[in-house]
Amino acid sequence: MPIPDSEFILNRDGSVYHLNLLPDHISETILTVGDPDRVALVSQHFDSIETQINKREFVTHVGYYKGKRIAVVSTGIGTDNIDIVLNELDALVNIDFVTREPRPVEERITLRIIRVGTSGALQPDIPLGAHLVTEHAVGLDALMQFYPLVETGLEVEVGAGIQKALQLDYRPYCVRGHDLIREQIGAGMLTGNTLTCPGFYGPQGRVLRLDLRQPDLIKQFQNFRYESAEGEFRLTNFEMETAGYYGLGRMLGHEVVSLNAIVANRATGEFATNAEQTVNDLIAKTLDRV
Ligand SMILES: O=P(O)(O)O[C@H]1O[C@H](CO)[C@@H](O)[C@H]1O
Ligand SMILES: O=c1cc[nH]c(=O)[nH]1
Repeated sequence: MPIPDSEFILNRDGSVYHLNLLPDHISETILTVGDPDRVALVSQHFDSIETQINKREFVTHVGYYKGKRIAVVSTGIGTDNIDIVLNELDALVNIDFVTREPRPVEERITLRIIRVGTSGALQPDIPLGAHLVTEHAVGLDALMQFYPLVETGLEVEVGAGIQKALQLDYRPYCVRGHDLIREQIGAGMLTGNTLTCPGFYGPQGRVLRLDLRQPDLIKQFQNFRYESAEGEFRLTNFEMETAGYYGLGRMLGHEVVSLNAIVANRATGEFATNAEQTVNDLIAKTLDRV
């Protein structure tokens, strides 16, 4: 059955609704960045750029790096945007744009999606300037309330533990990322567990003019521990997208990894003076590993 026009939405030129891309535009290896201006910081390393397309906050450059075809796409901020980007990237390879039907299982393509983003550290031993690869992501956002994500026993228990510690009305979701791509792209980086927050200020414990409902929120994040057969689980850093990536990546069957340039440390109260350098170094390191 074709997917109705109101659900799989194509623009007049046949491109997918928000990303504005046609299936030929995309490659199987995709770097994603939050900031639209960061796309050019990635594609400046390419030997050649074949496509540049943008709509809203979604900027895409596709080109060749050392002979390999790579796309870089900006997502904007938040897991609501990750819902758009991952569903549309998947549609570009796994839905037939003519028949509007999902491709049969044996024809499905697995994308390699690598987030290159900034992040704040929660623990004092994660220094500014570090590159951290996410093993587990914990989502404080509501995206997975709407999908049948299957979590392992450990993931459910971590989420329940965080719910109790933070006295939340709901259980956060927890998703371990894809081990192979994490080990390959993240080799030599710090490995951590990333908390994905539905906001930059209150949900990350920042106080400007508004007080927090829980004044000790940051302490609760920092002190959370879960003991399992695999060892001690702690939250190392936070940002605003990774749990959405890992949840959707697992359900859609793509290899997804989140790389974090640590630009703030909430235990020491510091913000990096050379955040751009940390991000640029992470971009260069990532391109050499794809
Ligand atoms: O640097 P990016 O990739 O945007 O990632 C982080 O920075 C933004 C907040 O400043 C959020 O998107 C957060 O996840
Ligand atoms: O503290 C930080 C830094 C970058 N991005 C975030 O979401 N939080």
